[in-house]
Amino acid sequence: MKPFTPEIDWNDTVISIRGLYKSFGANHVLRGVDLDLFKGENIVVLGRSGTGKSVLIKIIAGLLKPDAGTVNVLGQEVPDLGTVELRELRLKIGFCFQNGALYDSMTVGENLEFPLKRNDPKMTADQRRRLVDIVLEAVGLSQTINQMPAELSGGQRKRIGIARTLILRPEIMLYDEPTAGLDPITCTEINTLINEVQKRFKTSSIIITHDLTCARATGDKIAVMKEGKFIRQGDFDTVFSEGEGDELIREFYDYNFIQ
Ligand SMILES: Nc1ncnc2c1ncn2[C@@H]1O[C@H](COP(=O)(O)OP(=O)(O)OP(=O)(O)O)[C@@H](O)[C@H]1O
Repeated sequence: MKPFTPEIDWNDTVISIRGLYKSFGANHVLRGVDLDLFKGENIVVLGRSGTGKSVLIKIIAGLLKPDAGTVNVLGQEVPDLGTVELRELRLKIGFCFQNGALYDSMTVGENLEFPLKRNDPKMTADQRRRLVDIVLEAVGLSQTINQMPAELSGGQRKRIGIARTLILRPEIMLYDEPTAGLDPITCTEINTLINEVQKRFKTSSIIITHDLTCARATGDKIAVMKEGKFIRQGDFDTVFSEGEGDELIREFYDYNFIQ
């Protein structure tokens, strides 16, 4: 299990969700979600395909409106925000997509500079280069600055994807299946990197995964979603301890290892 993370501020919630409901017609996807993400904390969200994890993330980012409930992110009630406020809020949220979302026609360095050019056109080339150097060093890939994404391994692409998200210094990181499709050693490296990012950049994170090894290594808290709500939240051992494992948790555990 992940060791206790002293950096977590248990008095400061960066995301606080209460009584969240979302349906699409007769498809009742979220049915009473409650969640607190504390400053500096990593929460892992586990759940079968189609349980509503992506819908939850989209509501947090203001891309979907909930039917009922409150969604407070960094002190703001997301469903009430206008377009400009939402844009500002999204700059504080870093999305790490499964494929790294790199542009194949740009070098690693250009990929990393891209969000800086878009968000701060006044930044000088020197300033951009300094920030590129910092995030590349943070993910351990300084030597790849002039390489093309096609020349990178899957694990390296993930790292560069994380670096590209970090370069805007988000307060919240959202990782979508960070270890999907990677070999076990590379998975371990990515898990370590997620924890390093948490400490070094003082980020709070939501990590969506089906990978229980990733969940155990990176999650200060595990939240298991089933049928539109969290059926259990706690540290890994508490959630999966045999004695306390109820039928729903065992089902999920089996699902993970049988898939
Ligand atoms: N914009 C939408 N319109 C209609 N239905 C939607 C929409 N977005 C999601 N859904 C439905 O909501 C349900 C939950 O989808 P979601 O993508 O959140 O699942 P998930 O838990 O992220 O799954 P996976 O692990 O496969 O990514 C699915 O039944 C999906 O079809």
